[in-house]
Amino acid sequence: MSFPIPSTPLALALTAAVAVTVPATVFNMFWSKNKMPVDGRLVVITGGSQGMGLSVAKLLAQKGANVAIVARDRTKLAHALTELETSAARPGTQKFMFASADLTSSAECRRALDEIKAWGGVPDIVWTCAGAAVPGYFKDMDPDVLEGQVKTNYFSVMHTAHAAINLMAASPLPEGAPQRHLIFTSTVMAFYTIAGYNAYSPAKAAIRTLADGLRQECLLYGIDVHCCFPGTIYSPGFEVEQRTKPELTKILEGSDEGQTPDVVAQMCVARLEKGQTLVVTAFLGEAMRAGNWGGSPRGCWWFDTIMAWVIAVVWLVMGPMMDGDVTKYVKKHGVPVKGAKETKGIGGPGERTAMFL
Ligand SMILES: NC(=O)C1=CN([C@@H]2O[C@H](COP(=O)(O)OP(=O)(O)OC[C@H]3O[C@@H](n4cnc5c(N)ncnc54)[C@H](OP(=O)(O)O)[C@@H]3O)[C@@H](O)[C@H]2O)C=CC1
Ligand SMILES: CCCCCCCCCCCCCCCC(=O)[C@@H](N)CO
Repeated sequence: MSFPIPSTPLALALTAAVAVTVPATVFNMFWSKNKMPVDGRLVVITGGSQGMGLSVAKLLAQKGANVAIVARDRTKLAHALTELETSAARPGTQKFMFASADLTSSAECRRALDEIKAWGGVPDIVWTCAGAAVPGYFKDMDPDVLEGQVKTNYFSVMHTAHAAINLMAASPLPEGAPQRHLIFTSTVMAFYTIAGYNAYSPAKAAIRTLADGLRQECLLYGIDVHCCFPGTIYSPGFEVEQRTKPELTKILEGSDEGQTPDVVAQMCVARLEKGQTLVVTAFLGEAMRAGNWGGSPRGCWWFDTIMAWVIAVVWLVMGPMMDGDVTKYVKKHGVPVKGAKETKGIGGPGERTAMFL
């Protein structure tokens, strides 16, 4: 039996590249070190009283973390706390608390984090999940709602990050201690957004830019910065947004299958443990991220690069198709009128998945 021996410089270079990257990728898939251990560490989760935030809090409690959750409504927080206690890996030895605060205010953010510090010390991980979408046509939205969306979705993250970084940087970890982490939650619509989310998506896209910039600055303070990009999450917040969501928006998001809060939490945590920076939770997110890498750190560089090339071509078809949905809608139903009742039941997440796959 004889093996073909590569003889030209290009064939040699390609063979060497494959010989190095394939085993490295396989090794990284199965045996890489956990880059975000949480056992015995203090984790703060904003928006931890329900939906994705609560699922993340429960999952990290199962992995041995001490967890503090922050949101406004004390009744929901108190209920969530009992769920955390029953999720603990070692009940009785892990600590859980909640702080009630409106995180759109910088003073409230600082107060909540100071309360947490007094209770359990400087947090090792701060993960922002607080946020909410008010869908609707931009043209018809009240300017107060437009501003409110920026406050809820961007200011809350900006102020939490500012307070958290100041706490962490003021008490550096000893040499060799596991890294600290700052984790934001954006949405796939930071990569490509659709009609009906124009009050929400720009604020969520700003979070991605904040994560990119802070990732670099936080190299100074020993904090790893990450940003998660879930698609539709079947959460209590999603049920609320469905009530006012334009039917056109439901059609446009029909390619998204959606995930439960628990699945979103599992996907994010698994990928954060691998050390990923821009974290997606499903294939749709993978595809949408591929068109938007810019200068952000890649996960698997060769896969992400090939995906970026493929998706650049896919968009040539997909972009006009999405716009075509809008023109088809207006031909059939006319321009949506503010306050008028729309035709129901013609779209929604998952509706178009069969075609998309
Ligand atoms: N649901 C979806 O389809 C998607 C959601 N996302 C994002 O993921 C994250 C989680 O979403 P989801 O699971 O739907 O969450 P929910 O809407 O179900 O819950 C939101 C949480 O944030 C808290 N919160 C909201 N506003 C504030 C505030 N001003 N100060 C403090 N806490 C606040 C809420 O508590 P309280 O009201 O008591 O303050 C609650 O705990 C959000 O950032 C969301 O934008 C991303 C992609 C898709
Ligand atoms: C090359 C790839 C083609 C992709 C086609 C594009 C399809 C657009 C899907 C948009 C999905 C929106 C989910 C947003 C969830 C969210 O953030 C809100 N529910 C807020 O709570």
